[in-house]
Amino acid sequence: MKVTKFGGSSLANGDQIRKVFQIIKADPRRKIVVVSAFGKQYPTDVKVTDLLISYYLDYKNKKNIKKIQEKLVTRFSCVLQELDLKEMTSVITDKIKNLTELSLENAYVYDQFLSLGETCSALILTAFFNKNGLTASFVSPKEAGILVEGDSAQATLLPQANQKIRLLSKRREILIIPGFFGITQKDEVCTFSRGGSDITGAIIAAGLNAELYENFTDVDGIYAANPNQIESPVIIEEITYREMRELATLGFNVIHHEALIPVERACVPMVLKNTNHPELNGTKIVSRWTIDMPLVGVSSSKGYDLLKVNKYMRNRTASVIRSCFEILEQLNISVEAMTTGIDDFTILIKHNPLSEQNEKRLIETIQERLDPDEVRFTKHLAIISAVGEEMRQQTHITSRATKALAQKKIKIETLLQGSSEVSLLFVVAEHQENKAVRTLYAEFFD
Ligand SMILES: Nc1ncnc2c1ncn2[C@@H]1O[C@H](COP(=O)(O)OP(=O)(O)O)[C@@H](O)[C@H]1O
Ligand SMILES: N[C@@H](CC(=O)OP(=O)(O)O)C(=O)O
Repeated sequence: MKVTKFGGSSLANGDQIRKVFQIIKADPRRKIVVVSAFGKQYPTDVKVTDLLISYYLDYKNKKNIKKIQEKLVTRFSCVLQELDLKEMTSVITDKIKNLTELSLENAYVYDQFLSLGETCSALILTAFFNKNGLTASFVSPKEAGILVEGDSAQATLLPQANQKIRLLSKRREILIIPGFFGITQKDEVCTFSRGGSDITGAIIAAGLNAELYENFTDVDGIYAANPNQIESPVIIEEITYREMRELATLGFNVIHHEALIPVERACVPMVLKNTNHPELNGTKIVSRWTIDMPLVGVSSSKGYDLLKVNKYMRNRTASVIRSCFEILEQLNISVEAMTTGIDDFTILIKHNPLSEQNEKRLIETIQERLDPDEVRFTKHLAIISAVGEEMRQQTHITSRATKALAQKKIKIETLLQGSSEVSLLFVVAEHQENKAVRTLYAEFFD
């Protein structure tokens, strides 16, 4: 049995939903369908999830909600008309309007607003399938057993969820499940982080030990670089879960990085395919690949700061690094990566625009408690990540990459190797991010 997830781009309008129907109809092993909220129909369009966020904010701030309600109702009515399902308009309209009956005191009210996008997609798809001859049932995340914990919009799966998820295999008809959220033990709707329908698909595929987790989107596969940075990059035929996790964490937002963990643990192979060209192979995500390539992809992410602390004979004073971590913890700053030298250490931090105040306190406290020779804080940095399992064997990759960057006059602030040994991270100035990606792509793929 296959678990098949469709992203918002595959559900943006009636035509796209018809393609989804054909894809499911074409393969009887596609028994479980996980859906996102309707996505963008054209680049300047607004995703349903983003409309729901605006709706929540207007409701919370006691603004006039009529306009945003109208936008949402129109968005759904148009699709329902295209699909010849006008009889569902009142059901969906009521669901949209009833959101304003929720108490703002509830810690998960934001999640209730957001989750409606996925719930409506699944209800509409179920009605469309049944009307067109494919027997399907709507299965809510509660009924499916997606039991989660966590604060609002930060759901994580509880291990006991798998017992109930497994029972879904007994059902004979096609099951259509809204992605992006689960249910807490206190029966509250709690969403995953943005893009989290990928996580739902992975959880269900792993829980059912599916033969394949298919993730349908709007590109022919995973490219070796973000297509928004490189024009027509090559498509990766096969990639390991570990490589994909490294790339997804830093810039390849085509798959949510948290979606890779459940399928990797359960050894469920995954494939990313295009809803608009389902006949193409797409990209397979597997435990081991068979194709020899020095690198599989180059990704990047901006918005990092680097803290450099220099203290003579640091390596003889065990407490220096510990004290620095304590200060970071007190200021609620989490560490992305670090390097150490005899007299110094460097810590990479995700920049938080809301805590500029913390930066000042961080430097002052380090000066007070660590008595360093020098403390430097460099802002506006980007991480460029070059990823490939072959990196473990091929030492020349580092020298090729640094040489290529130097030739283009790109200054490497710091160079880190992920402890997974499948990634090399180059920290560069933010304004050199795209140039650095283009340079490494040209070196290894052109
Ligand atoms: N390396 C990559 N390969 C393919 N697509 C990528 C990559 N990096 C970023 N993307 C972007 O991811 C998009 C698909 O993800 P997303 O918009 O979340 O789709 P969906 O709505 O189907 O979930 C692509 O249209 C592309 O712009
Ligand atoms: N609709 C949610 C969840 C999701 O996964 O969407 P998509 O599959 O379109 O990235 C979001 O926009 O975050």
